[in-house]
Amino acid sequence: MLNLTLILLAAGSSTRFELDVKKQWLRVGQKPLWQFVADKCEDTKHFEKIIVTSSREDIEFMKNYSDFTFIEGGSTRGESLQNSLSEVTTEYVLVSDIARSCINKEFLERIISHIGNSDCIVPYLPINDTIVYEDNTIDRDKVKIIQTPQLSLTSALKNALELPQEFTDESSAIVANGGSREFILGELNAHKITHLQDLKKLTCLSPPSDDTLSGTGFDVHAFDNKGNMYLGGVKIESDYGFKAHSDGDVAIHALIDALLGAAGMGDIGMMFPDNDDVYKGIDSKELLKIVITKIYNFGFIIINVDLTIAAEKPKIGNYKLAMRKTLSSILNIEPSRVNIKATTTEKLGFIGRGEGVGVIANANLKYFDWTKV
Ligand SMILES: Nc1ccn([C@@H]2O[C@H](COP(=O)(O)OP(=O)(O)OP(=O)(O)O)[C@@H](O)[C@H]2O)c(=O)n1
Ligand SMILES: C[C@](O)(CO)[C@H](O)COP(=O)(O)O
Repeated sequence: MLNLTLILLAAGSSTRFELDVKKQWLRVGQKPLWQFVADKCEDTKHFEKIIVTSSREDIEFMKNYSDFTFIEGGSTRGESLQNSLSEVTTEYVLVSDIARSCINKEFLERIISHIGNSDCIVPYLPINDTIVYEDNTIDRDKVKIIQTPQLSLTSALKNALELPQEFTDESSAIVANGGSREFILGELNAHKITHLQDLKKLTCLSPPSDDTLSGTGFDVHAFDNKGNMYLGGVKIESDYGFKAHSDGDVAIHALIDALLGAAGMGDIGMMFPDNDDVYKGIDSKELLKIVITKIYNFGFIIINVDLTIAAEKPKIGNYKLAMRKTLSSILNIEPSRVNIKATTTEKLGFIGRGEGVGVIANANLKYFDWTKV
């Protein structure tokens, strides 16, 4: 093992990718893209430590997948790098964009073989097309396309990042700070996924697994003798509501747990703690919207959901269609894929005594199939 740390930058927001899914969460087989890259790098056994830089929204979910060191990124690539560098104690550091997803062992080893030659080892591709800069054709032999991974002397990179400017790669910062850089030939494999079409240029990525992921959710709320009643996102005609920290929409709460269960994302209490004042009296549809954004961002699609509302009262029949429509528009699926069932408990138990309502929900998800876009 070398005196070397790997930083994989994965805290970006994928704005230019223009899909609901963030590119780092596309699945390669079962694995999210970021884990696919990190595992490949770990297999080389060259790194004392592997740091994955992730955004505040993603970091807890990433920790469910593996025990790499996860560091919260910042609002720019440079800030994300700086946050991670503070955890680096090795003499050298290799930094790569997670979006350069097809880097392989041979490429890493070729870069590493130059260790110590310069403050920064930088892969590049030459340009084979005519280059025009503001109406002037310029000498393309003087232009380079810069790639990652870049191998830096840690102290040189840390010092360079103290400069007040923002740099788009490590080598530019080091050179601006008076350091040295060695260019080595890059690889087409190291092409960066920026736009959707970039996926077509990469041949190392196998399609996502076709598995269906299923989750269940269960919730109960007791009646309150005051307040409004909401169920399945719909206001129910009633002169009482539910006891709850939020608006008490027990059907949405069960649905959220089913969705989080299918996605492997924990449960509603972890995401929206019931001692947090932010969620006091909140419309549960707003909580569902937050969950749905995460579900799509993290690379899932929703196949269908099915809810069973166990209630002696109120009677649900007249509200089923409105619930289907309301929930399907938040879930962004067809109303036919949102099923609402109601049952009594034959006067048995707390539901039968009319003390409250219980809901069981089921949700089925699949991975977003990026090969079909
Ligand atoms: N605040 C940021 C911004 C970017 N990156 C990472 O830097 C790499 C290069 O960035 P880019 O390809 O631009 O990714 P995004 O920032 O996600 O894309 P976009 O600019 O389209 O939003 C990516 O691996 C990205 O995850 C990061 O760690 N922290
Ligand atoms: C670091 C980099 O990949 C080198 O080409 C590039 O500068 C990243 O730019 P982005 O705009 O953050 O994708």
